Amino acid sequence: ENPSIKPQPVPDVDPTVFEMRFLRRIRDLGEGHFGKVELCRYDPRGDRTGELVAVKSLKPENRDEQCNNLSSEINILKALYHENIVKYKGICQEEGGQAIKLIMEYLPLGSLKEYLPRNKSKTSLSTLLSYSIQICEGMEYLGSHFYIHRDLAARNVLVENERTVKIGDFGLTKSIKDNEGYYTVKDDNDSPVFWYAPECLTQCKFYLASDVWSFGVTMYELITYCDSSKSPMTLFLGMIGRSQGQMTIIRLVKVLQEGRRLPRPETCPEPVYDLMRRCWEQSPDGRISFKCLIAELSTMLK
Ligand SMILES: C=Cc1cc(F)c(CN2CC[C@](CC#N)(n3cc(C(N)=O)c(NC(=O)OC)n3)[C@H](F)C2)cc1O
Repeated sequence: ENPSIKPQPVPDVDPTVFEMRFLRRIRDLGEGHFGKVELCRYDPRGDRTGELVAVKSLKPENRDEQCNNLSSEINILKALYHENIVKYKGICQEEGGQAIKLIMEYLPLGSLKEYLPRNKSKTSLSTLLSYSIQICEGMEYLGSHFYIHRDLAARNVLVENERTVKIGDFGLTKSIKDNEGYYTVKDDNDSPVFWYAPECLTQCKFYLASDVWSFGVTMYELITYCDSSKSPMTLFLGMIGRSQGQMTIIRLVKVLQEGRRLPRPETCPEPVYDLMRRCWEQSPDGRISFKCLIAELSTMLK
């Protein structure tokens, strides 16, 4: 062939490395205790043809104490490949490697908390059961890699399209590979206590079965279309009285120990509520597994 046209070696650019100078912030998607998630456009050509991404970063004041947590979250998400888990896209090092950002795929329909109230009329019970199965599939995959999520709730489940949901945030996820099957909960500030199992509240121990409890509460949210007037927090505060601070946890532990649970939503069929109750057994050993939940929910869907 023509010797003058030599194939130029293409510099092998690592697609998981995002340059700060091309990352354009559009708006906030969410706020956490130690950081935020922003909608950004990665636009190297500078002509707004770049792709939209979701970017998690730490607040400057929390960087030192929290950077290990964000690095750990990055390493966990990077290694997860499942259709019901949000896709890792890469990282962005800012200010010469001092701070790091996690780049994920952007799902514009947002979380179930935003989506369900707005799409109640077109979301049937069987669709809700399908979402429940998908969350369990993602959670079973996570557990098979010895990770506990510790923050499973409707606000952390994203809608890809009206048929598909994904677990979207892993900010509290921890490995239980080395421990004896549980993680000792340390940071109890703004913990989602109304999604927490009794052992998390009383012994600060978080098991895989503790995620099953949180799934039950998440399923309760789904069946009520995330109606805030019936949210787990509203109903539990109704049970324990609007106490404050540490009294809240003590009173919550008491009503749970008495066997009280979130009530059956009126639109919820008995068999579905029975499944939720099996996620809320007092002892972690007594709870149903994600594997069994998938089987039982799939049977209901037929
Ligand atoms: C630093 C810690 C930290 C900071 C935070 F802001 C949050 C809370 N945040 C979690 C990510 C979030 C909900 C989920 N899942 N989300 C992701 C997407 C996406 N990938 O597209 C998206 N999309 C969307 O809203 O489209 C309209 N929302 C939403 F940002 C809340 C948790 C944290 O641990």
